[in-house]
Amino acid sequence: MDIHTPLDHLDNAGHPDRPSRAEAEAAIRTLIQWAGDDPAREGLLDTPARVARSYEDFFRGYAEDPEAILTRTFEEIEGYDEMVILRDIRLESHCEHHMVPIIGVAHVAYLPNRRVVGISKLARVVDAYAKRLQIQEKLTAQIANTINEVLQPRGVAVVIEAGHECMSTRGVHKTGVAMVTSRMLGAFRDDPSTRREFLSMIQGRRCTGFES
Ligand SMILES: Nc1nc2c(ncn2[C@@H]2O[C@H](COP(=O)(O)OP(=O)(O)OP(=O)(O)O)[C@@H](O)[C@H]2O)c(=O)[nH]1
Ligand SMILES: [Zn+2]
Repeated sequence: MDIHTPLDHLDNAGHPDRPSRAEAEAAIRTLIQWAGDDPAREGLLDTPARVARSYEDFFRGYAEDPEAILTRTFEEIEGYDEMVILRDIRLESHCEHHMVPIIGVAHVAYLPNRRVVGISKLARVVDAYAKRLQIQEKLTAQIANTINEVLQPRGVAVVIEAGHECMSTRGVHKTGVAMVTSRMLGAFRDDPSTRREFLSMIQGRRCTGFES
């Protein structure tokens, strides 16, 4: 059965080095065998195909253009020029060191400069970068930099609070640890009262995005 998924259109075309789906599934069979199980046993027969489909979900950000997401903007309504904050955006990513989940929340704010953007687009930009292999610092900076470059607002702030499963389910095995990263640009960086206002709006909130 031919199942079409978001990355199918990229299969080799445009990314000539991208392995085929059959090669990806063969690699997963190798990993199952390496882990100590038998990829030919009934319960595992469909697993390589399922894992490949899961990867297309986990890593769909490679097929997205974060800048294009922000190109549709609206004229500022009635001169609204105050801070816009999108708080507690659920964040699902994978760490580039161990390829296991990073789960948390992102808070994104900007100070409009004549034009505003549909709020879902900010969450889409978070996903476009999160659905890749990441480290949290780079993810935080990429989101802020893209909003800054495309919207050219008076300021951008991005804070991410997340748990890294590479720290909880393997390695050092510490649970309940949140990594907090931030990137402040424009007025959020230069004006202490703007930064304070933003931080007070996101402060004291329970970080609900992760359990690890
Ligand atoms: N700065 C940063 N480090 C991360 C992030 N995600 C995972 N790490 C860390 O990346 C490091 C990789 O360290 P290595 O020593 O190369 O790998 P490792 O032997 O698996 O390390 P342990 O996790 O300590 O077992 C670990 O300390 C992870 O905790 C991230 O988003 N940012
Ligand atoms: Zn990791």
